[in-house]
Amino acid sequence: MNNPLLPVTDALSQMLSRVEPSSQTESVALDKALGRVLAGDVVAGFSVPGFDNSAMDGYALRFTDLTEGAALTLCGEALAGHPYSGELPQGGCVRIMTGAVIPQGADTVVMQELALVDGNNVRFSAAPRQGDNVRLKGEDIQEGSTILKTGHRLQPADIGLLASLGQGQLKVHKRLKVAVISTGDELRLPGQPLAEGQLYDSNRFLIKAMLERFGADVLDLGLVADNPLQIEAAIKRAVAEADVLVTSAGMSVGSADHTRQILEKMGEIGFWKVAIKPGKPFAFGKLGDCWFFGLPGNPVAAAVTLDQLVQPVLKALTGELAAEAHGWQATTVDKLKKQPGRTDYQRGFFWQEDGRLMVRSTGNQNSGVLSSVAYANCYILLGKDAGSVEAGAGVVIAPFGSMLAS
Ligand SMILES: Nc1nc2c(c(=O)[nH]1)N[C@H]1C(S)=C(S)[C@@H](COP(=O)(O)OP(=O)(O)OC[C@H]3O[C@@H](n4cnc5c(N)ncnc54)[C@H](O)[C@@H]3O)O[C@H]1N2
Ligand code: MOO
Repeated sequence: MNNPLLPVTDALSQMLSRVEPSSQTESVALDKALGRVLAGDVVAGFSVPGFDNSAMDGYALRFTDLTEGAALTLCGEALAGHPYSGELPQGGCVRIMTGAVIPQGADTVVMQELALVDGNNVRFSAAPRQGDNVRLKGEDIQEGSTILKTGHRLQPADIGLLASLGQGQLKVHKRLKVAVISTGDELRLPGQPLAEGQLYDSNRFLIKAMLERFGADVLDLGLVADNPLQIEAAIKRAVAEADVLVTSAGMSVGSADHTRQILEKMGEIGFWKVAIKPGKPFAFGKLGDCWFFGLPGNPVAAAVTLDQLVQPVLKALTGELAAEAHGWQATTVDKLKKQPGRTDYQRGFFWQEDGRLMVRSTGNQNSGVLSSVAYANCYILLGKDAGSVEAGAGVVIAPFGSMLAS
């Protein structure tokens, strides 16, 4: 009897229970930190803004000095970077620019469009409310607060936030070095002519692109001929130089590929049948200190398993906090064919219409049809035991993450 298929959640928990975040960290300059994973909490050493300042070009004044019809006396000016020194005298006001420190004693700024200036006398055409146009110290960040947590992957706004706190260097986890190998006698490199029965090695380019999006350092070990000595040499190089090795093809039962036997000889690898479509044959294990992921050869199966099974483990290895999985309810406009038995990660395109999410299939869902991924912006998730879904039915979709979409 066939072994039952391993549920996706079990495959993930088995892998995640074995890996630990790498303890290797490094210090990087802020402008090189985009996409890196923090290796420590960032605590604000001071408040931002660091002082009460004006949100407008105008006049800073003491609210209680305003009496209807009476003018205030212009006493000086405050520019960004050039504060007004001393305390605002009773009945006075200070010409102030956006970003300048609010003079001592002032509590309100009136924008210049509302000011009627006659020499040193300043009146206003409308009464302000106390505190208008004053940006308070610490309204963005409070001194001592944890602004970003360890395990956070830095996004552009984080880089700006860290700059506003004067953080020039950051402690981050080292990038993972991930080796990629393709094998298969039928494969050729893009740019070369094809003979009958041959095709281009698209998986390696796809896998490298996805790993680059992940933020790994990719070690491309190329297209290796289906020859045991050459495959073994390539795997040995990966083990010596990389933290992780990703291969594609040679994972299913009838494979004429040598990769599987060599891997079994060199390390401790589990060859699994995961209840995922596409991507059933999948291998995971360790070769020395190098983690190994064997993706199926069919291009869509390679992409989906890299995204859904490998990416969470790569995140755990880099110390990145796991993102919460989110599924959205949508209505399918197409009938979706499915056999019970595996969780389907069908490829679809979703959009919003009259306040509802709609999704359509991107066509042929065979695991060799890579255009179904290229034209998609989401997965349509169909549960393990579900059968086909009729057009008009509700389904769960998961928008592509950064490995597959912008
Ligand atoms: N008797 C069975 N046959 C198959 C099973 C099964 O359970 N029993 N599973 C099927 C499933 S599901 C998948 S997925 C594939 C996986 O096969 P392999 O991982 O062994 O890969 P190959 O057979 O070597 O290749 C499959 C397919 O992918 C193409 N390929 C391989 N490498 C590349 C590359 N670098 N770039 C582009 N395309 C590539 C290859 O030419 C084949 O067409 O097995 C099913 N069979
Ligand atoms: O696991 Mo597959 O279904 O041919 O990709």
